[in-house]
Amino acid sequence: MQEDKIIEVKNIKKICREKKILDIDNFVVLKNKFNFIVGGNGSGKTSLLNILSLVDQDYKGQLYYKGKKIDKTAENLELRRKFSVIWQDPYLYRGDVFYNIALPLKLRNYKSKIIENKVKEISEKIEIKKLLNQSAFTLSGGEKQKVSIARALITEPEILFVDEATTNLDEESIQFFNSHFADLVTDEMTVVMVSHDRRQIKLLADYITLLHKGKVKISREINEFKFQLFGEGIETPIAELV
Ligand SMILES: Nc1ncnc2c1ncn2[C@@H]1O[C@H](COP(=O)(O)OP(=O)(O)OP(=O)(O)O)[C@@H](O)[C@H]1O
Repeated sequence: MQEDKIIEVKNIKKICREKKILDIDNFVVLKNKFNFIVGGNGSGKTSLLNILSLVDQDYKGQLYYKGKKIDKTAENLELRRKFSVIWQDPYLYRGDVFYNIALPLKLRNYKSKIIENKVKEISEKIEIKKLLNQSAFTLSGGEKQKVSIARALITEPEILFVDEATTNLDEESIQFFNSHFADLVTDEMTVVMVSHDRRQIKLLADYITLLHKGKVKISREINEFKFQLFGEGIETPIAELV
């Protein structure tokens, strides 16, 4: 399994205001899999995701991408462009929905015709085509999250990071996400997802890492987890922490 890892972290320590919020000896992200990071509130999930996605480069320890050590002092723009992040609270820019979805391709200097076709294609898949000319600031929470998902996917990222994307959504939007998300992700993509939603984990997860107080408690494939997570033994410590 180890040769399938796309990201590996070693001896990561993250300290904020004298409080150690991450202390991880080893953690891997498996290539072309749905990697879930689970754990209770404050266990360090978002902090770890920020490090993996290069949003946070201020930590002790080493991060490897395809076996190559990442230089924390560098901008790493080329690598960042292979990554996309979907946040819990979607951040949209002033302008219409088309502009918001197209932006990453404009920054990569794609030709307008290609941008137009790609925006059309992704907005059809995510069912937001009728919103393309609407101002992003007038959208509902669910619509905003759909736009941010479209914007994250339009670049066909090598790794897609998702931080509790459905936490603030209503039941209908959560169901849309859960039933469509796997189809939106291509076989070439690797997904790293922070989630509290057991349905999502059951539906999507290939590999799960459980964090507890900033440390990795367990890392396993979903099949080895299933009984504790979803079976009768729901009172087990693992189930309590998800
Ligand atoms: N900049 C910071 N300064 C001080 N403490 C911080 C900072 N960022 C995070 N923390 C603390 O680090 C711990 C881990 O936070 P993090 O957001 O990574 O947890 P989480 O598992 O994502 O939590 P949740 O499920 O509630 O979103 C928390 O106790 C949090 O208060």
